[in-house]
Amino acid sequence: MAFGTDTMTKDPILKVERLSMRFGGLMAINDFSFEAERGEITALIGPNGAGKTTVFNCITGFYKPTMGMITMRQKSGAEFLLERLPDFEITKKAKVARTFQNIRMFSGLTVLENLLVAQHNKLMRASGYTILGLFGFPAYREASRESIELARHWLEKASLTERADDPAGDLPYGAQRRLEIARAMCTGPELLCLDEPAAGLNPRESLALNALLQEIRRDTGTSILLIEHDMSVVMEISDHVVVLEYGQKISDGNPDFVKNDPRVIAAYLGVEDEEVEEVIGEIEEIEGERGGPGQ
Ligand SMILES: Nc1ncnc2c1ncn2[C@@H]1O[C@H](COP(=O)(O)OP(=O)(O)OP(=O)(O)O)[C@@H](O)[C@H]1O
Repeated sequence: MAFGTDTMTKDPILKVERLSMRFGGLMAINDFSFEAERGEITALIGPNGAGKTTVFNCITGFYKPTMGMITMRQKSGAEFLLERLPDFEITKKAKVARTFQNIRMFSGLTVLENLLVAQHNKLMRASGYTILGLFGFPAYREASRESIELARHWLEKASLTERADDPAGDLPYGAQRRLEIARAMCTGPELLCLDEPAAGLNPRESLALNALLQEIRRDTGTSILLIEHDMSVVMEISDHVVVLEYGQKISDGNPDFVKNDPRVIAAYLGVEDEEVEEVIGEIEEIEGERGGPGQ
């Protein structure tokens, strides 16, 4: 199978190798490999039930894969085998943060409080894990000042400053999605995993999301891995797209390559396996008439 990625000069932050995940008799992921490049936005796409969330759940420790290796390499060079770490260490040590398909946050807490709670680990460490530490340690005062600064920074980036004191549950849907991302950024991730961040957004909210993700990549260098159904988001902001179908990789390359890949078109049209060759032939014929792919 020809894939559209260049294998030269790579600095992957995440390497997924020969990943398989079985649920009883169902092989949800079957021998799946891909890499996410440091500083890039990588999208994982595929039809419903292709296995995208299962891959995310393996990366973020919700599932232990049946087979395979998931290596996260930080900027410092430190490497973590994620399939061997409990989920809280994947966040804390490996610095992988995630959001969920169904928004999860403390809806009774204010927007600002949600961002402070996200920094709980840092604050607890600075307290020395004692009540005295909360009041006495200069380190705690310093950490809490830093936490407020960081929360303020992400409130602003996510255009939520004016809603800082409102209960998170009162925010419109698009703002809740941005809050989830801001909260994940407050944990200082090197890899940010977003599960369908554009789900349920209107076109204006979708544009605001694109801008926020591009800003995160540009200003922080954080690598982003996202699952997304909204192709306008995927094609607009991704550097690299990986396509799954029935738990297997069918395409891998830049957005232009993937969008013109006949196997991807066939998968999205819901064409049966035996018809793929026929569809590929038809697409090649059309491309030939137009003078090349994507013309
Ligand atoms: N915990 C589980 N137990 C049993 N089967 C599961 C479990 N999680 C996922 N599956 C199955 O694995 C397959 C892949 O599901 P998954 O949710 O990963 O797909 P997806 O590509 O994320 O789909 P969607 O786009 O609809 O969210 C599906 O057939 C699903 O029913």
